[in-house]
Amino acid sequence: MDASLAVRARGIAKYFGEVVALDGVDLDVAQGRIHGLVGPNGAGKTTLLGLLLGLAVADSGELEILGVPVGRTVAAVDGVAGFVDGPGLYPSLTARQNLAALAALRGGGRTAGIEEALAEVGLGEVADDRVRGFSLGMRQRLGLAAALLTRPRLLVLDEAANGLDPAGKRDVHGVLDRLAADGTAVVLSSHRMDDVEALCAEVTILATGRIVFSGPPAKLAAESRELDYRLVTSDPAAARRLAAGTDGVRLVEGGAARYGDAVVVVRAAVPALDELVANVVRSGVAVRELAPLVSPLESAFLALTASQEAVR
Ligand SMILES: Nc1ncnc2c1ncn2[C@@H]1O[C@H](COP(=O)(O)OP(=O)(O)OP(=O)(O)O)[C@@H](O)[C@H]1O
Repeated sequence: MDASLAVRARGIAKYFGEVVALDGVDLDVAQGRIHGLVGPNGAGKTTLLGLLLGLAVADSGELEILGVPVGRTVAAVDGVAGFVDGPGLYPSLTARQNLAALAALRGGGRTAGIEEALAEVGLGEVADDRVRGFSLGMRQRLGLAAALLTRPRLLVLDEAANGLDPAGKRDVHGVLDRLAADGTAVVLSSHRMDDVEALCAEVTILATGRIVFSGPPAKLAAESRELDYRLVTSDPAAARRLAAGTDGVRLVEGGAARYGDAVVVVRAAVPALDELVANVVRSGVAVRELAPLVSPLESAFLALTASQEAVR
C-alpha cells in the first residue's frame, strides 16, 4: 500500500461477455495530481473510471483507492466523487434544489457549501433556474458542483468538458487546479487534447483496453517525430523555396488552399525545422509565426493508437 497514491491499479482486466474492455491496466495517480485518460472510442476509459467510482468491479487485478484495497463488491470508497455518462440530476428541480437533494440523499441534509459550490462552477446566477432548461455545459458544471459538496480526495470525471463554452472551461479548469493544489487527485477522460495538455501533469493513453503510454504529456510530445507546422513569413514564396531545399523538410500540398497564400505548411521533425528557420532568417526573410497544426499530444496520440491498431 502506498499512502501517497490516490489510485494504484495493477493488471486490471474487465470483460463484458466476449468484449475485453480492460486488459492488464496499471495506473498510479498521486494525490494532488490531475491525470488525463485519453483514447479512441471504446478504448475502455469509461469502464476504468467506473471502477474508480465503485460502479463496477474488475474481473481480475488489484485496485487500491485512497489506500483502501477494493474488494469484489460494488461500492464507492469514501472520499471519491464524480460521474460517468453525465451527472445524474433532477430536471424538474432548480440547480440549488438539486444540490440540496443530493446532500439530503447522502445523509444529514447538510446544505453548507451549496452556495460556494454553485459560485465556484459559475452557476450562481442561475441557481434558481430549473435544470430542465440547462445546456449540456451547465449540467456538467452542476455535476461538478455536486461532487465538490462531498469534499472529495479523488475526483473522477468522464468527459466533463463536453459542451463547455470558453467561460465554462475556464471555470472548470480553475476548480480542478484549485482542488489539485489542495491535495485532491483528479482522474478525467477527455477527447480534447488541448484540455488534457493544459490541465494534466500526467496522461494515460488507452487503446482497445490496453495502455499505450503513461507519463507526462511533454515526454510524449518529445517522443513524437514529424509534425505538420504552419509557417508564416514576410516572403511565402521564398519560404516555400527554402523549405523544398532543406533536408528533412517536406512541403505539405494544399496548405495555401486551406490557410491562405501567406501560410506555408511543412512536415518535419524539430532538428530539420530548426535548420529551415535558420535558412529562412539567413535569407533575410522574417518568421512571423511557427506553430504545429495539431498539438504534439494529439499527433503522438494518433500515431500511437494507429500503430497499436496495426499490430492487432
Ligand atoms: N455495459 C457494457 N456491456 C457490454 N459492453 C460494454 C459495456 N460497457 C462497455 N462495453 C464495451 O467495452 C469497451 C470499452 O467501452 P468504454 O465505454 O469503457 O470505452 P470508452 O473509452 O469510454 O469509449 P468512448 O470514448 O466512446 O466513451 C467497448 O467495446 C464497449 O462496447
